[in-house]
Amino acid sequence: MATSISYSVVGYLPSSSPLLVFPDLSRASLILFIVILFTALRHILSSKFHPVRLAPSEWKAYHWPILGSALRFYSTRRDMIMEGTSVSHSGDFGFYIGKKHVISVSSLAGRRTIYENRSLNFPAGFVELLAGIPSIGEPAKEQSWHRQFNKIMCQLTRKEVLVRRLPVWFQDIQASYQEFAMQPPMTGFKSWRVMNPFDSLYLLVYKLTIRVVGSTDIADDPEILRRTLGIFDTFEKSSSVMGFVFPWLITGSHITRLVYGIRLYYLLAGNITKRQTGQTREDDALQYLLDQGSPFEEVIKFQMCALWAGVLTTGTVGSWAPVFLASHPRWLAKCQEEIQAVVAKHRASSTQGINDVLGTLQFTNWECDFPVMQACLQETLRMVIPGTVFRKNTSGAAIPIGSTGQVVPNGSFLAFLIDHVHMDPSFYPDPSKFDPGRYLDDASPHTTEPHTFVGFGSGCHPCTGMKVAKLELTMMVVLFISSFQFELSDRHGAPTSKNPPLPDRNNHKAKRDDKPCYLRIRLRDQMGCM
Ligand code: HEM
Repeated sequence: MATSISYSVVGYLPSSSPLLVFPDLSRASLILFIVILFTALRHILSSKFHPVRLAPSEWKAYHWPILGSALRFYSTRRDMIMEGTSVSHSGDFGFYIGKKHVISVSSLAGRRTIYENRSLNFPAGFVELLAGIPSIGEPAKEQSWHRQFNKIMCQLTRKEVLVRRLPVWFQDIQASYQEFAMQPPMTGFKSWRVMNPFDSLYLLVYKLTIRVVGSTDIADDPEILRRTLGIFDTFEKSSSVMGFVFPWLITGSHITRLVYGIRLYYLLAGNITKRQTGQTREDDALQYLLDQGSPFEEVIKFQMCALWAGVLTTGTVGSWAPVFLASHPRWLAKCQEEIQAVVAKHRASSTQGINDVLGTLQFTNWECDFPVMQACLQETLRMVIPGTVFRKNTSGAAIPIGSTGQVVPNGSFLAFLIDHVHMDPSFYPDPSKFDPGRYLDDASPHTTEPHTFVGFGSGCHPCTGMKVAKLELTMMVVLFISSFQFELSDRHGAPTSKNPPLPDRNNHKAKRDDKPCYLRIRLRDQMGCM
């Protein structure tokens, strides 16, 4: 029976068919031959036109079995990307992190794709490659939470809400500065006090941010404020390469993250329950979420995400800005001139001190009247925030990288190192120099191409906390200058001209500096000139 069927198949073949040379071929071997032929053809065709083949070519210099390039990617990421970029002919190249296929882009087409293509998934890229925590669910679920999160952020950062926050921020800043001024004087430098901006100013920025996205109870309680910030710090510092590559692997840092994540969860949860069961109402983000009827889990998730998004970056810029100004007297003098001009314009009576006048400024004054200060903050940001932007293609189809003929295959990640623009001398001549003048000149080279300043994101994912960050930083640094004379010093108050080392550009994101850095400060005469 088997033989008759096999001969009936052979009967359909042309007489020149090679199969006829072997008339004793069984049905099984004939089928096997056809299957092999079909598979080989399919393989040749599919690999030739497979999206991975159309992706930028793979760079394997640091590739290890199973790990891919993870070791280098999570240790000296900037150096690795710069090296890969320099050897790739288009500036774009692919590599693997474990099983994840990543494409690093540096070309203008790549930059436009990562910042402008709405089909790329923002949260998936961030969660799987930057945060190193397992994805919370399917891409659609993640994206829907992301949309919801940004909707709440937009409500909380509306102009009329921020107008209500201004006086409270002003009081917070003044109270902190009074505390700085009350530190014991330094032996040998009796008129000076010493402070570490990476500690004191960082904590202040955290408090101001909590006022916008968290709860008044935490902002008003110095003990909980410090505790929650400490938990963030520990959480941030406990990530490991293995945790990124094998999210399911239980490592020591995983456990630390888990423990600290749980501690933060319970602290926030306790705070929410207190508000829900108590009689008090506050004008804050927590009250807004509860009044909206947001479920308990969503309130916690929002607060944790918002703090993560905002605290590290704003704290880092806020701590570094006075340090840069202390070591760049020309720019400090320009900021002082600007403040004096604003104060002169708004002074209602000769008995008003500088800070009294600043206390009367409106939202738009803080937003628009300090361009020099904002240029200094923008330059600080460019110089102290390193990192890489990620997106994942979860669209179900390959996404073209402009008109290069290359694509981001479905399931692959796109990575953009911000140093490709922020440290590129053709956009920022002498990029290691602190030069806020770049932003005050309309013809500056970085204005010639899109997405060359990406410090607050760009294109379809701008930072939703940008308005908050700019406002709180402007207010904080303006008041620092108007309240104190300040200089770089050692911890005993002796002046120094030694600048603290800049953050390592291989860092994955903003990082609170552990290295001590000191400023000596002295209260200014509020009625005199700065
Ligand atoms: C100096 C301070 C800040 C800097 C430098 C900064 C920087 C950035 C950058 C670069 C992005 C885009 C990331 C990307 O393209 O992958 C971003 C997004 C975001 N930032 Fe900020 N940020 C700051 C402050 C804040 C604050 C204070 C908040 C909240 C209170 C915040 C909330 C967010 C959120 C929610 C997103 C996501 C936007 C989206 O989903 O499209 N940021 N930020």
